[in-house]
Amino acid sequence: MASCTVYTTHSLSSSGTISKTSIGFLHQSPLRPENQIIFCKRTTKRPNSLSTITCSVPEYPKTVVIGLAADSGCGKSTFMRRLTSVFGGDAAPPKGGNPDSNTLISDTTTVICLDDYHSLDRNGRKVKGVTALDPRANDFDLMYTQVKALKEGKAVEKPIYNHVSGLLDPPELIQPPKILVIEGLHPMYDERVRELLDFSIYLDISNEVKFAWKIQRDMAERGHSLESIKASIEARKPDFDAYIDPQKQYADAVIEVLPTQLIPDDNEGKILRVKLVMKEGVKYFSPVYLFDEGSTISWIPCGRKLTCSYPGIKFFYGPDAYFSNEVSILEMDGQFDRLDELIYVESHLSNLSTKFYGEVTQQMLKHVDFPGSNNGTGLFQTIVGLKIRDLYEQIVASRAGATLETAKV
Ligand SMILES: Nc1ncnc2c1ncn2[C@@H]1O[C@H](COP(=O)(O)OP(=O)(O)OP(=O)(O)O)[C@@H](O)[C@H]1O
Ligand SMILES: O=C(CO)[C@H](O)[C@H](O)COP(=O)(O)O
Repeated sequence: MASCTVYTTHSLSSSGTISKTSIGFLHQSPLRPENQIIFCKRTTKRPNSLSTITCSVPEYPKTVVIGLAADSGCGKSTFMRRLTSVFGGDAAPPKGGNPDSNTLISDTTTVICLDDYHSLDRNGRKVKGVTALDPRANDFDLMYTQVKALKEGKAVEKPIYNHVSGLLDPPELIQPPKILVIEGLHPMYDERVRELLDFSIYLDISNEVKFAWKIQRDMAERGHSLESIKASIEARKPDFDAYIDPQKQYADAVIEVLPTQLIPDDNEGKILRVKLVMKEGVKYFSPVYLFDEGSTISWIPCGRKLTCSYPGIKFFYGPDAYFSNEVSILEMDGQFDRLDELIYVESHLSNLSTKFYGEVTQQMLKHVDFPGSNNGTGLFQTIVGLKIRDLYEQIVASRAGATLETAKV
């Protein structure tokens, strides 16, 4: 237990216990604010007076853990950039560390890439004839031990899988953050790791769209041939179907990206239909809704307040079942012509967990250059980012509240 001094103008109950609102006035201690859990001995009984209280603070750091699953090249990094931006501040690799580190650290979040738990390096996989998606190429015992340790507030020496050399590099030190995001191929594969997640997301990119994105990136940016991209997707498909795709059944939110239905037989793959599947009954998470919660709505917002060129924009909202779970679906087909007009759509969405009117639009405008900024991928990634912030804040508040209760007892 550490000690801290509390300076507070507060109201007191008749029994002299400190009220929940007083937490906001806690003096900074070496611990993070949410861990300033107080056991106060005595205090003044005069309301709204300045008082000094000496309290003991149990050292109870706890990290909120988020899992993000998707195949390679399906937008995990883009999503992470949107999420980090919601919390403010930029994410960067550990300072002075391995330049090929896959880790991204910001003030609030640390994102670790689960590729770092490959137990077989590139050559090892080749020799054994397994892909990186195969559980035999990954060390789930170590993944579990280290994510658990971080969740409990302990630093770990995490291995690094070097995507440049294809080798396993010496480990890097990871300190427990406020929010740990584990992103990669298998965050929900191992039951023990899954149990550690406070919230989980699956990016479900349909084959057609995945192919279009891969071509765009791997041909344009990495100089791969069309044939080699096709071959690599085909080679991964059986393991993807066996080990990666089934994880979506466990996800609290799924962002599904499909070809548009607004253009009959579209084969260009530029216009997307994006579905946000939100599980009902998840602690600290309540789904976003359009117009009226629980109803079924089809909405074309194009007109005086939203400029749309061909083929327009269509929204859908309604209840559904997903792997026998009750879910709410929010769907957007089409793309925005003018992102500043997104405010019109935002004003018809409820339960967004924004901190001010127009925050979704502001976030989207901040990152116009990110892929998917003019369609449902960017919109729903931003919404899920805001939901994660809200979930984190609720967990922190509930911990503080629970400890206050303990203090009263
Ligand atoms: N919403 C989107 N709309 C259009 N293209 C996208 C979108 N998201 C991602 N892409 C394309 O896919 C590529 C990969 O995106 P990103 O780097 O975010 O994925 P990733 O899952 O982190 O990939 P990897 O695991 O291979 O590093 C981008 O360069 C871009 O070409
Ligand atoms: O599916 C992947 C996740 O990003 C990679 O293909 C896997 O990590 C192997 O990496 P590399 O191809 O660099 O050896």
